[in-house]
Amino acid sequence: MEIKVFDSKAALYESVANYYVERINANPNMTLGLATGTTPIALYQNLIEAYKNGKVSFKNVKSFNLDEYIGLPKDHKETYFNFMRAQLFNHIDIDLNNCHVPNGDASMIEASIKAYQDMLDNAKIDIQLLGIGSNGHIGFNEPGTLFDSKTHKVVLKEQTRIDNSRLFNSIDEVPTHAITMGISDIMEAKEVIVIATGKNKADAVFGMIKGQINEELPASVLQNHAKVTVYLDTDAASKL
Ligand SMILES: N[C@@H]1[C@@H](O)[C@H](O)[C@@H](COP(=O)(O)O)O[C@@H]1O
Repeated sequence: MEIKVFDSKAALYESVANYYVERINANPNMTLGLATGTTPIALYQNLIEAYKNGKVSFKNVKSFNLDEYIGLPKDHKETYFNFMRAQLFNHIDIDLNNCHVPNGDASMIEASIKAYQDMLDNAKIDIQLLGIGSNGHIGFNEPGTLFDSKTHKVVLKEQTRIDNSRLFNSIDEVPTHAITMGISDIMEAKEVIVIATGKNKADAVFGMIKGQINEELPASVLQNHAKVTVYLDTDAASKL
């Protein structure tokens, strides 16, 4: 794992965005694994800016998102489908037909899981972006998820629902279930980029980098991946 610690979030996001621009320019047909949550928003803003300034095009880029809530109304702003459009896809020249987010329609979860896994099995993710949950989850792979897991349905941990409730009107509105790429799907990406900022991520970051590799801290599996770069601010790095 390569660890990069930044004094300011601005410097962190500029560095990671520059890296994406460089890599996409070198391989304009690349497949990105994308993430949601608050953490990637500033990266997406930097990428939109780079696109607007003519520094990068996403015309031939394909993308796969990690996960989706189950059962939110289709027009809810917190579905990851809508989040990705609002935060990135609507502002760049990516072809929406090439942008994949798992379908969280509660009436057809088994079919969605199979459809998503089939697509992943036929793709090769060049760079997988990850945030990290305060309990060490990646995607929605909560503590206890098997390292050999594929796309599956999960019951969200109470801590995850509490963490994510800030984006909803109340915790009751936060879905109890989600669909997520599995840990083995994430590990199949050629390269992984993790971003973590803030003190509330410091324990999870420590476990990911220095803890025992253990299914109780899903992100620790990344120690087994050949190419991982972790971008941290000083708060997230404070326990290392
Ligand atoms: N499913 C997402 C994860 O992919 C994300 O990494 C995590 C952290 O979110 P945030 O970046 O808002 O702290 O939240 C959610 O649970």
